[in-house]
Amino acid sequence: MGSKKIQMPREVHIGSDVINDTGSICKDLRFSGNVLVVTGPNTLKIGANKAIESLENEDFSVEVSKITTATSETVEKLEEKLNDTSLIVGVGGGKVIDVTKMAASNAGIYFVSVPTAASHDGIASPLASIKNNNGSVSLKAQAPICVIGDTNIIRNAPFRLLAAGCADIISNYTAIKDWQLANKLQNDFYSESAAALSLMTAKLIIKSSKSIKKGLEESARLVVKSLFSSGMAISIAGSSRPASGSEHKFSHALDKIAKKPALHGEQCGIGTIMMMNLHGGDWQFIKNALNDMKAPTNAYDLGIDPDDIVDALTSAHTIRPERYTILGDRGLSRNTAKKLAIKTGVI
Ligand SMILES: NC(=O)C1=CN([C@@H]2O[C@H](COP(=O)(O)OP(=O)(O)OC[C@H]3O[C@@H](n4cnc5c(N)ncnc54)[C@H](OP(=O)(O)O)[C@@H]3O)[C@@H](O)[C@H]2O)C=CC1
Ligand SMILES: O=C(CO)COP(=O)(O)O
Ligand SMILES: [Zn+2]
Repeated sequence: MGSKKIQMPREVHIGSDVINDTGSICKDLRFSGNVLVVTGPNTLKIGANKAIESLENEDFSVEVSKITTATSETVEKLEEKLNDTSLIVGVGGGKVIDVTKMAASNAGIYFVSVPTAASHDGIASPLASIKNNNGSVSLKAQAPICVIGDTNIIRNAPFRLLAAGCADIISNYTAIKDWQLANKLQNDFYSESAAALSLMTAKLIIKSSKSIKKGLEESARLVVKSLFSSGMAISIAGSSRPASGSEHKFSHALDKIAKKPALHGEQCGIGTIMMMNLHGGDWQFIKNALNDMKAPTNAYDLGIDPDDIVDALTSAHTIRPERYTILGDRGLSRNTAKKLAIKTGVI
């Protein structure tokens, strides 16, 4: 049997106002010199400015880059900005963290992940989701050297982002079913430990759903820890399979089709309801859990045209065709897709 590499962050700092320690944390990790801070238009004001101040207080020379998309072009542009850079710090949502992760990995530089919202489980994983003409690809990158999760920023983020993070974790239920199917039918690699961790995380978040509330530090902390543990399942597998199956293909298809896509986790949650039905599982349980977390459960909550939902269902199998799921190689017919969306109350 060949050897296997599992990448995990070296340090994880979770706490209120911990972003103000970014400079000293990076110094303690033995970094110095030029740092590139990658952020978004909103997250610059909400988080990055604090990280920049803290880095400058510790004598780092800081350059800032604002991004709005997670495409291969954005990654290339970031790489062009690297100039004797010793470290990249990504402060923001999933897009910011993915492009930071990818650019750092391509350039062979360490990066620090500073999530400003608990909206996705890529905060600590070594995989990056990058958009291209065919939709989205999951690329091998590197895990962050350090994660700094400021629970004060995260608890004050719009609640919708936190609920989306919970929904991204709930999607592990169908991702695991798809992975088991691919293992059974296609002999795809399957890791029992990664699958167990992924499922346990989804079960725990559902068990805690009633205690996840707007503005609470404990809620922010709980969801960040769960996203972290889902990310660890991805690390163990060396692929996003334990957290991304047919429901994620549906979300990636919707990103291509919808005029104004909703949040990643929100779309994945709704995909999970429908894919659980296809698997013959308890889709009502998934729907109730999403409801309890105040995550959307239908097209109207998402603000997405019902026709786009049906289109995304029929084209989802074309996203990452090498990743076998319940959608099979031919996908769903329009008629079946529409019936599925109606039956589960999504449209
Ligand atoms: N690599 C992996 O394993 C994974 C990757 N992903 C990827 O992550 C992305 C989804 O991440 P997500 O965070 O949902 O989406 P975005 O990164 O698009 O962030 C959504 C919005 O939230 C804003 N925001 C972030 N934090 C705050 C805050 N504290 N207060 C106010 N607004 C805030 C962002 O601002 P701003 O405009 O400043 O960016 C942005 O406008 C997708 O591209 C998905 O594919 C998802 C799961 C796993
Ligand atoms: O979103 C993910 C897990 O939640 C993983 O991303 P991909 O669907 O791009 O592999
Ligand atoms: Zn996801």
